[in-house]
Amino acid sequence: MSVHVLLGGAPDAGKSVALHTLTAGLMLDPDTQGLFIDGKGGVELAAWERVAHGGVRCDIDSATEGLEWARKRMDERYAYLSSAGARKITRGMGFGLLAVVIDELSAFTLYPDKKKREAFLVPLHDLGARGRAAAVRVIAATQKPGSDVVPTYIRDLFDIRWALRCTTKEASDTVLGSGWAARGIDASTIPLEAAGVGYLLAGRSGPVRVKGFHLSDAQLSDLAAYAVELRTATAWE
Ligand SMILES: Nc1ncnc2c1ncn2[C@@H]1O[C@H](COP(=O)(O)OP(=O)(O)OP(=O)(O)O)[C@@H](O)[C@H]1O
Repeated sequence: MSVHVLLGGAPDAGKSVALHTLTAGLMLDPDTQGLFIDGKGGVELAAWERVAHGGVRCDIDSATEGLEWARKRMDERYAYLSSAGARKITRGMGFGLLAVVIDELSAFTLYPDKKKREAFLVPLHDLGARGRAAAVRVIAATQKPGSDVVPTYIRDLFDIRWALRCTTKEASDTVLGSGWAARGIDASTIPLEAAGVGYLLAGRSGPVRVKGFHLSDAQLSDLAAYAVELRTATAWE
C-alpha cells in the first residue's frame, strides 16, 4: 500500500491547499496523531496547532525532536507487532495513524548547519522507510523538489507524488520521476491560473491529471476546529 505523499510545485501552484485537504482527511479521524512541521515559520500550518503534537514546529531543533518522538512511537508499534506476531498495524490494534505533515521541506533539507540538517534527515528517512507497516504517513510539500534540494534517497521514499504547476519540465520530472515530461506528462505546461491542477502519480498506471478540491481559509479553520472537537468529544459524554 502506498503511504507517503510528496507535493511539489512552483509558488502559488496550490501546494498548501492540497496539503491541507490531505491533512484534513487524516485528522478528521480522531485516532490520528499529528506531527506538524512548518518550514514557512508556522504561517501555513497554524490552523492545525491544536491537534499538533507539541504544537506546530518551525525551527529545525523542535522539528527534529518531533521526528524523534514519532520514531519512538514507530518503534513501540514494531515492538507490539513483534510480540503479537503480526506484520503491520491495522485497525483494532489500538494504534491510530501517525501523520507527519511537513510544509516546505527544503527549509530543513537545505539547513546550513550540516549536523542539524543530518539530525533532521536521519529520523525522517527512518519514518519514511519503516513507517508503512507501523501506520506512519509522511506528507511533505516543497517548492523546490530538485535532488540538490531534497536528497534523492529521501525523495524516493514518497510513493505518491503530486506535481502541481512547475516552472520547468525538469522540475516536473523531479517530482514524478524522470522520463514523464518526454512522454507528454509535464507539470510545466499547466497554466498559471490553474491553481490546484497537477499530475498525480499514485500506483502503477502513471500520472493522472487532477484538480484538487479548493479549501477556503474559512473551511480550513472549520475543519481544524472540528478535528479538535472530535478529540474532545469523549470528555463531554
Ligand atoms: N484546488 C484549487 N482550486 C482553486 N484555487 C486554488 C486551488 N488550490 C489553490 N488555489 C488558490 O491558488 C492560490 C495559491 O494556493 P497555495 O497557497 O496553496 O499555493 P502554494 O503552492 O502553497 O504557494 P506558495 O508555495 O507560494 O505558498 C491561492 O489563492 C488559492 O486559493
